[in-house]
Amino acid sequence: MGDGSRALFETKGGRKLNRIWYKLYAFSAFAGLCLIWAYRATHIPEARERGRRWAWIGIFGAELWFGFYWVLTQAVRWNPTRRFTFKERLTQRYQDKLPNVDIFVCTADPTIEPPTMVINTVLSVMAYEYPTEKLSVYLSDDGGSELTFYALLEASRFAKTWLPFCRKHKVEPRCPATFFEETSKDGNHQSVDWLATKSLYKEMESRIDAAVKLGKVPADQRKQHKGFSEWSCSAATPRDHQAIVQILIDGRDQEAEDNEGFKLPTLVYMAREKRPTHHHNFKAGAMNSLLRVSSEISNGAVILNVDCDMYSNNSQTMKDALCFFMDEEKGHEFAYVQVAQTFNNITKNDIYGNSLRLMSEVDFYGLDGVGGPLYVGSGCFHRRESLMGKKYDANSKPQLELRRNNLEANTSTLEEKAKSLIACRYEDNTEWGKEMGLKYGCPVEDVITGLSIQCRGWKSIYFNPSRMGFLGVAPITLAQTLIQHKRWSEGDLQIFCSEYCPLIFGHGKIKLALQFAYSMYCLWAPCSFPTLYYAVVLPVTLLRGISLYPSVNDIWFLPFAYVITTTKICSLLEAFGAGYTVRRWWNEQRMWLFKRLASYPFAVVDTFLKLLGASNSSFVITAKVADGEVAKRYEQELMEFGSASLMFTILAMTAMLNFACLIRGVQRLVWDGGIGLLVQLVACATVVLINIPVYGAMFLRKDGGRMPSSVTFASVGLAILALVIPVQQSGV
Ligand SMILES: O=c1ccn([C@@H]2O[C@H](COP(=O)(O)OP(=O)(O)O[C@H]3O[C@H](CO)[C@@H](O)[C@H](O)[C@H]3O)[C@@H](O)[C@H]2O)c(=O)[nH]1
Ligand SMILES: [Mn+2]
Repeated sequence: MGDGSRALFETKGGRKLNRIWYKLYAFSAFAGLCLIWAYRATHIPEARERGRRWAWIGIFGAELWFGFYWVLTQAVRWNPTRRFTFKERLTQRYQDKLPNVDIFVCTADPTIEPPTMVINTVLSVMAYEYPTEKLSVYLSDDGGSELTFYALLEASRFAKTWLPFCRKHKVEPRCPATFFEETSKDGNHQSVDWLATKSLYKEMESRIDAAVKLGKVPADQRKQHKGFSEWSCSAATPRDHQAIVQILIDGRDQEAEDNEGFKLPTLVYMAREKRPTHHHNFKAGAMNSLLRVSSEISNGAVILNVDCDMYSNNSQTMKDALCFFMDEEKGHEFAYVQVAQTFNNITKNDIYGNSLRLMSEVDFYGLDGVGGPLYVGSGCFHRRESLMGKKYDANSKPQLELRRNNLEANTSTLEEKAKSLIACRYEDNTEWGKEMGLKYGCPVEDVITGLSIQCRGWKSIYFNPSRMGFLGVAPITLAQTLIQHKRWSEGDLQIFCSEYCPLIFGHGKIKLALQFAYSMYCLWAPCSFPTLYYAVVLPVTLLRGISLYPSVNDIWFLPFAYVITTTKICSLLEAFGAGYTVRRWWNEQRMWLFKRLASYPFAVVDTFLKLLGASNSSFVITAKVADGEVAKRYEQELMEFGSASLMFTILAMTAMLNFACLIRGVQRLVWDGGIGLLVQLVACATVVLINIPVYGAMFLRKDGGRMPSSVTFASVGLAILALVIPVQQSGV
């Protein structure tokens, strides 16, 4: 790290002892894996045992796959790397030389992303502890909604009180809704100032909510800003309207001051032109429009991008991120700093596994050790030039650009110029979406963009501060979770099948371990098939008495037992290290099973359809609100089924099938002493235990979240069918 006292950040590896233990496990488990494969290859049943032979080959395939996949997962476990910043050094050295930072917030739908939530995020990032004249906040509204515009206008007024309040009282978090909710519980904060600011906030909130309820902005409000004229054309819809750019606060303006006379950050509303004839490329399209509009107005050298539901929870994060970019020795190597993503609506045992905590507490540290984390869409600071397609140049160590352009043009000229940059046709025959900006055509625009940046030679940084940098909203129903994971796993698989396949495209450009790590995510979806095999074929073999594993007293039993137990113990220890309870770990295991059974198969199918040109990938936006009953059940950690869907049918069917086969398996054990089937019996019993909430939803629950009866009937039918099919005694 060079001269330790000058560096703006430091890097630490994992604990030595832990790493030795880990390597011991990894080597021995790998040896075990090889033995398992050897056993499978040398014990293939003869051709006359036809059924068993095929079942054997299938399970061999599944074990080959998971063995290979396990090897990939090692890439993020060998070299965990943590980063720590020295913010005082940054402020001492660069006080006046800090760069402009542009902050992009994306929203797309005022009904599932309520305007009050959106402006809370906006206010939280306006209030960063950073020279406000250097901050510009841009809101992209793909919903093209005047309600969102109105909310932003209200926020621009409230900011005049909120920013000084935050400064004076060192408020954390600077998201007003959360701050007032948290501080209302304890009496300490409730000063006169607090009460006044809170009531100002509450009044604003109720005005916005009332407008949302009404579905339109009241006439008296509309009169107060010229921007509303953009919505005077009644034919406009979210999918069909002209470009809108409204600079609500122009930082160059002398009067852009808060109540205490300090400068306010620039604040811009943007809705790119939308026409039904033009594909808008979802969030990637919005981000690229933001890149152009902001380059015209403030042209910050660093860009922070957040989803509209992910507020800043730590007013220092901006400075943390700059410690990496501004470090004299290493700073020029980094394209982006991905801050850990965390969520503020996770329940105690995280029933849907949506905290992704193991990713942020294990995987991403490991990624940082092998070249840098993925870009995961929100809470990420980018160097503008690398996002614009620049290649890394080891020989130049440019200072981050400090200047803001466009000091001359007046506000309305700027707005008109900016509008021309977000017309539908603007990107035709350009490199936008290809070599410039975020990439198009992939449901995980973030991951593929990050990968291509890393392949241009840049490194990235993972930063996980003890006070979380950002807090977002995680899906709160099973269906939403499965759909979100379908989008992610489909996008990742598309990357793997595209010219950007990390194993091929990344070759020679990024480290082998990083290629493996990317592949680990890209291959989430294909894991569904071997899992389906375990969950469907294995119980059927149990039912039919077809033995597929060595018996307990066979020496070959040992590698199976060793690999399975040590791997599960390791996973438990990892989870404990990340602060999990056993129950939470168990819930996460369940969600892995559910995702692999009911979400990833659809991702695989859609990827193939897309490869064949038969379908276009879509972007199903996750709802950030839920009706009262659903929210209540989420709080109680009751799994939400509720509506009939193919996804739930698959889950119910595997649950019932395993249940039926387990009964037969136990019968067999008791009556025939079929010890040769013990491993299958244990596997089947585990699946049944994991599925307890599914049985509950089918047979016990009465609330609105129970399994629809059509799904229950279908799955019970299947189970009965499985039980009455004549049992063929073979190969025990
Ligand atoms: O046409 C669209 C669709 C979405 N969005 C915005 O994209 C963000 C993410 O959408 P969300 O439905 O919340 O998806 P998540 O699965 O929570 O998002 C994760 O995964 C996405 C890729 O699949 C990334 O784009 C996100 O940044 C990342 O947080 C939200 O702010 C949306 O408003 C748009 O701006 N335009
Ligand atoms: Mn989201």
